[in-house]
Amino acid sequence: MSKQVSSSPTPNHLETIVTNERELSWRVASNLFVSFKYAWAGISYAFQSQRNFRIHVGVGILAIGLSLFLHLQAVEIAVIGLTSGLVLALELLNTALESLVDLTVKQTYHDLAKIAKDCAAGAVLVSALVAVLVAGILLLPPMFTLILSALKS
Ligand SMILES: Nc1ncnc2c1ncn2[C@@H]1O[C@H](COP(=O)(O)OP(=O)(O)OP(=O)(O)O)[C@@H](O)[C@H]1O
Repeated sequence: MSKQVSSSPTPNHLETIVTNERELSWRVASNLFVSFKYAWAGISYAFQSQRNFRIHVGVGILAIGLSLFLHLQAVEIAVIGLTSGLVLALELLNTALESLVDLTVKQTYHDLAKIAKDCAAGAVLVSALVAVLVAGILLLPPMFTLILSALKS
């Protein structure tokens, strides 16, 4: 069975795509403020519709709150913030990809749709496990010290 292969775009063709690409968009943000508004709408949608996103937000706030309470060094708080932020960003991308897959295949089963969704979910899981590991390494020792000193006094 022969595969259909599309030819490589010529420089002229590329130029046409670059020039006209945005014409395919239903709407283009007119300025930075409007861009932020749409970005916030995406975050708000993910928060309302994705239970995992709400859990990650809660755990992230808890981890940063604990690191402030335990007086961790600035760089340690930054690392916890970065790993928590990465989980949230990947969860947003996972939500975007889920929507795109659903838009493309609707309610039909497709092996490639499964691969796309499973890999996106896997990316979130990997980042969440790393975030938990990092938070554990940085938060548990000072927490134990605090608990031990409270028990002694
Ligand atoms: N159209 C499809 N074709 C094949 N498999 C699908 C399709 N839609 C969903 N699946 C399978 O069902 C699983 C769950 O789908 P869903 O849309 O809830 O994604 P999800 O990543 O688990 O969602 P969430 O991140 O919200 O938990 C996917 O990981 C995939 O294995």
